[in-house]
Amino acid sequence: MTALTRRIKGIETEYGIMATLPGNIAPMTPDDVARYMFRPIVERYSSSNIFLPNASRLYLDVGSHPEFATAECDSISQLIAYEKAGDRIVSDLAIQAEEALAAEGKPAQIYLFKNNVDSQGNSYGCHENYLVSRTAVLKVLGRKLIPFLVTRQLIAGAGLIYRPFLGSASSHFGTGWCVSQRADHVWEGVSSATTRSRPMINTRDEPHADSSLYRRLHVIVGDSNLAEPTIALKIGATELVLEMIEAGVELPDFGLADDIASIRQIARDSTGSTVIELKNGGTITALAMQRAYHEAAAAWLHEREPNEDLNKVVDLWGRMLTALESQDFSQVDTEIDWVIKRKLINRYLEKNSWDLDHPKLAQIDLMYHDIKPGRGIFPVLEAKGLVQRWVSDEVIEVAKDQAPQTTRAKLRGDFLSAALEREASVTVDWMRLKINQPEPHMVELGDPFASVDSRVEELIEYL
Ligand SMILES: Nc1ncnc2c1ncn2[C@@H]1O[C@H](COP(=O)(O)OP(=O)(O)OP(=O)(O)O)[C@@H](O)[C@H]1O
Ligand SMILES: [Mg+2]
Repeated sequence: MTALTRRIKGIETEYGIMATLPGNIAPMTPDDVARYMFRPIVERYSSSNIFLPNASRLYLDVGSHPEFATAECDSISQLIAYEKAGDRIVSDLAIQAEEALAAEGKPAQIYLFKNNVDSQGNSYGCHENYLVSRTAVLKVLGRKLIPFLVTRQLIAGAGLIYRPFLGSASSHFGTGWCVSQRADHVWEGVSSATTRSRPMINTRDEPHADSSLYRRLHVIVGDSNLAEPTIALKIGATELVLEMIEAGVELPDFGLADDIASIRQIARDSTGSTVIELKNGGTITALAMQRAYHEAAAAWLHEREPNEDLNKVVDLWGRMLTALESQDFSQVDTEIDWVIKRKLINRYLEKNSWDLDHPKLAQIDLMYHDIKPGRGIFPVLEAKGLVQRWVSDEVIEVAKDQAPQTTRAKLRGDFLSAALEREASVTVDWMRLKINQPEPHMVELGDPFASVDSRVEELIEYL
């Protein structure tokens, strides 16, 4: 198999939602709040499951977690811009809903949390999608990727103060710092299930592309990230490992004896020194495993075509591993989510001599993920320049309205913008663009790499 060095990818983010109201006003359930948020969408599109002119999908799934799925991107910087545009789009909806509620005499504060667990221990996801060749067998590819994903939390986790809760399978660990939010919420390595027994990689065969050529690798074990460099590292390191697997680069046999036991233990050890038992009888520490992947990726970088994003990814990856080894995080404490958050929490711990299970710390942990500008801790840190950026505000603002120009998303964006302008009745999904009236016309886009298609031009003319 040849390595795909230009790869279609997308990120889906589910947000936690909550509203607070003055004591004399009846509280609102997350369901109520979500419906309020989506009112302008439903008014405009007659649906709460839509594609925006920037070619991304915005919808309200069961369980009242608003979700934004980025349009198809083909570079890391571009993908970050669309993920961040999604944060701003849903945040704008929440602010609009606050205004509408205030006008009705309900001065609510609406919170959108870009995290992966609520206070009851329910988990919602951040899914990564990577295009792979049809010749790849998802189960085989997945199994090769699992050891990397189990240890990836060390470099890309969002961090969490874990507290035992009723029914948690991890209660025996007790209260403690975790590098990842999602590690406790996966139950197997590779399978086609999504909720009942949530895997790290979902193998449901839904390529959203010509199924004779492509598959879509659906990674659902990752944390939602806030810091742009952490998103870059999560996606970039994964792509490099994928490329090496595709290219047949010789990687050590890291098949784990117990994926799930390992992912839970590694989450609780921010030194990376957790010893992992391998299927072949050997052992290795989580950090040593990441080092092996990083070294291989650094070498692979010289063989594949040059890529500025990936150069920066490999540099950050190396610095993060050195930080884990030395336990001096000063070289990465403005770039890696869990490090940024733990530094903040440690400052409170020291100042107030609290224990880790102090309720105020739980609140700080949560408020870190509040995405509202000027209120959420992360947005405030970022606005103060205390967190590094990967893309500019200008690029993110453009991404709110305009589709990625280098992939199939451009065709969808052009079509949807034209339809909105002409108030035409259309239906789209990842693969299809359809005019409903007067006569139905449909174009199927099997090639997610193609940003030019004369059939779409004709379809737009017909509008
Ligand atoms: N061919 C492709 N290869 C890789 N990623 C793709 C491809 N086509 C679309 N994507 C990306 O996959 C994601 C699909 O998001 P969506 O929320 O619709 O996921 P789903 O898994 O199809 O459905 P659901 O979340 O409803 O279960 C988007 O981010 C999109 O950009
Ligand atoms: Mg989705």
